[in-house]
Amino acid sequence: MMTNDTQNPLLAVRDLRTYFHTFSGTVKAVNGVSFEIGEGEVMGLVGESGGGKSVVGFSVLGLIDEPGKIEGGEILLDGQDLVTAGEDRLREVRGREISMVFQDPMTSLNPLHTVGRQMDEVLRLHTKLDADARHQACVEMLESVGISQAAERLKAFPHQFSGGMRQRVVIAIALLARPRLIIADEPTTALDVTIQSQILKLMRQQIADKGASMILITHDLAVVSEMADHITVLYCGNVVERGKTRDLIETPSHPYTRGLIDSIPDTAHRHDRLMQIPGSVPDIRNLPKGCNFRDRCPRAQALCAQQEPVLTKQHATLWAACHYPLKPGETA
Ligand SMILES: Nc1ncnc2c1ncn2[C@@H]1O[C@H](COP(=O)(O)OP(=O)(O)OP(=O)(O)O)[C@@H](O)[C@H]1O
Repeated sequence: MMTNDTQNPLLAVRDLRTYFHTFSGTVKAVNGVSFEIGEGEVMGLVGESGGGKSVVGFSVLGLIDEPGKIEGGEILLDGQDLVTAGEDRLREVRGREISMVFQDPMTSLNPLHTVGRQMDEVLRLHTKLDADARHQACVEMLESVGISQAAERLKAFPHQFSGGMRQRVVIAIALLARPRLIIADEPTTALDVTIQSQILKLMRQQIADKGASMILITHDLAVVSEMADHITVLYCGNVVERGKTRDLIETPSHPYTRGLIDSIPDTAHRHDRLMQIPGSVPDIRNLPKGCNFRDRCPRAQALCAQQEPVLTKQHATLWAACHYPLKPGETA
């Protein structure tokens, strides 16, 4: 189902289903997820732990391993399906067209090699630049992510950088091959608050400068509300709401989105209460019939236990899967 306004999106994910076949049952981690991202857009993928955010990211990167499998759907990059692409094509896509930034910078960095060597490697693989030009490009990239004395720092090993500086290095590496899409999975969660906002600003600015798009995966709605053009909210492997950031934050239509917003400290202050969504995420191996959120939902009625809601157009740019969505002005 096409539910965004984007014409010729850079990435279109359609009805993606990624399951893990475990001894204790099939985990339908992603179960019919669709979204689109246009050139230069930032899309926030949010929701509580276990919603399927990371599995969406890994699916797009072609990095789902046993016992996981993409069971259905399409991941179209410029119209070309990555689900059916071979490993060679996927390897080419990773690094050149899509790069990734993870929560722990050491996941992406090799502790045994200097930062310069790791940056040079990317350019050797993906460009035809000679050694001098590659060195120059590495210095410039490191400077552009706010690391001074870049030529010197290229000779240092990852452990010689602080956590925040290491994440800057990872961002520099992610940008080097001039990817069209960056998938950032909780990129600042491990960093302290001041550094978090510096890194987020840096990512936003770098993405704008280089004309790249980004999927920003986070449980933190406050972070995406500052960074993203669009937001997609996942719950139990399904999209429960999506739309433009401003519409979704100011007048959400799904009670789950409302709950997430009320859990942001600042917003809660405005509402004069700090609400946590009651209850916990159900076991996705054993989901109840009907709406997955109904046991935690203040608006649930009999229908919610009988029939699964489907994504439907709501007010403004919002689409939500809810039988009793909030209208603008309603707060609970
Ligand atoms: N290798 C695996 N084997 C079995 N189940 C898995 C595997 N990887 C992920 N899952 C399951 O898939 C579901 C979605 O996980 P995912 O990590 O995508 O959630 P998330 O929204 O990113 O949460 P978090 O913020 O905790 O990372 C979870 O129930 C998780 O247990």
